[in-house]
Amino acid sequence: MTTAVQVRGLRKEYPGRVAVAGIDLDIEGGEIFALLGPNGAGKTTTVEILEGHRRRDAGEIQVLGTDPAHAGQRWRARIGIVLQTATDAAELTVAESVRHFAGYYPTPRDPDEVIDRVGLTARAKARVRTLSGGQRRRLDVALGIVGDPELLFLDEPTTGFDPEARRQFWALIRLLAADGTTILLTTHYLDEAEALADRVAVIADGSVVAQGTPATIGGRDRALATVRWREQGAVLERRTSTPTELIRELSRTGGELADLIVLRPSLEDTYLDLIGGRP
Ligand SMILES: Nc1ncnc2c1ncn2[C@@H]1O[C@H](COP(=O)(O)OP(=O)(O)OP(=O)(O)O)[C@@H](O)[C@H]1O
Repeated sequence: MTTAVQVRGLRKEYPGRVAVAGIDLDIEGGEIFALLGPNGAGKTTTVEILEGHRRRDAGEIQVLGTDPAHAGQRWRARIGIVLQTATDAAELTVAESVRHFAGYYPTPRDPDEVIDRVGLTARAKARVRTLSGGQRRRLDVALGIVGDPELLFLDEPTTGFDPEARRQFWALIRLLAADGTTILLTTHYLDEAEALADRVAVIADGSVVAQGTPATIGGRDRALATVRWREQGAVLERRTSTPTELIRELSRTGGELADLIVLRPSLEDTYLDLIGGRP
């Protein structure tokens, strides 16, 4: 497998503020990688540097084998960017916008197929200004993928989506990844990171505080489980590393345990622990 993104010792300072304080990252080709972290952690700065839109102060970076600070048009055509800001060609129709963007790339995808993939076929002839917020985000995604990018940057892609649209969007991202597109996702939705990402990195105060799969990051897989049940009207709970053993023990003494559940820390619990105490 090839490395799509390699970052070593990345630093970026704004006047009076270190935004990125020495970050290392490796993103493999075909992987969905999520960058998590609180507001102001340095995610956008990092991503903008990787996109070639911002200068760094120090560090080594390779994105698709090229340093973004010295990359040209040909490299740019190999990446796709879906920004937080909505598209602003409000008087064009959806189909016109996507076709127009396709014209910027040497080997674009078929615009109609892209519109279909993002679920906008029924609105293809609608003017952009008449789209709902969620539909506009889908158009943003269409514009990000019409160039058939090898690497796609997605910044908060599902903000404003209804639950059904989110699920459809996740299915689209999985399809893109299955086609071999590498995806760098920035999100504040931990369930989204859990549903989509092969690996996640948590950034706080400009540094990576943990990196791993959603299931194992921060020792999540080794964390104690909570066994909770009801006895004579009272809710009882115990934290244990061996929940099966505990349940076996409990069930020996009587019949069915009422309202029995085994809880493990969610990705959100682990994330909050990892960034705990930070602003
Ligand atoms: N152009 C800029 N000039 C000065 N300071 C900046 C600039 N851009 C960002 N910062 C500061 O750098 C820090 C990191 O910001 P950044 O936007 O990278 O964080 P983020 O993790 O993307 O946050 P969010 O989740 O809110 O988007 C913040 O303290 C921010 O105020």
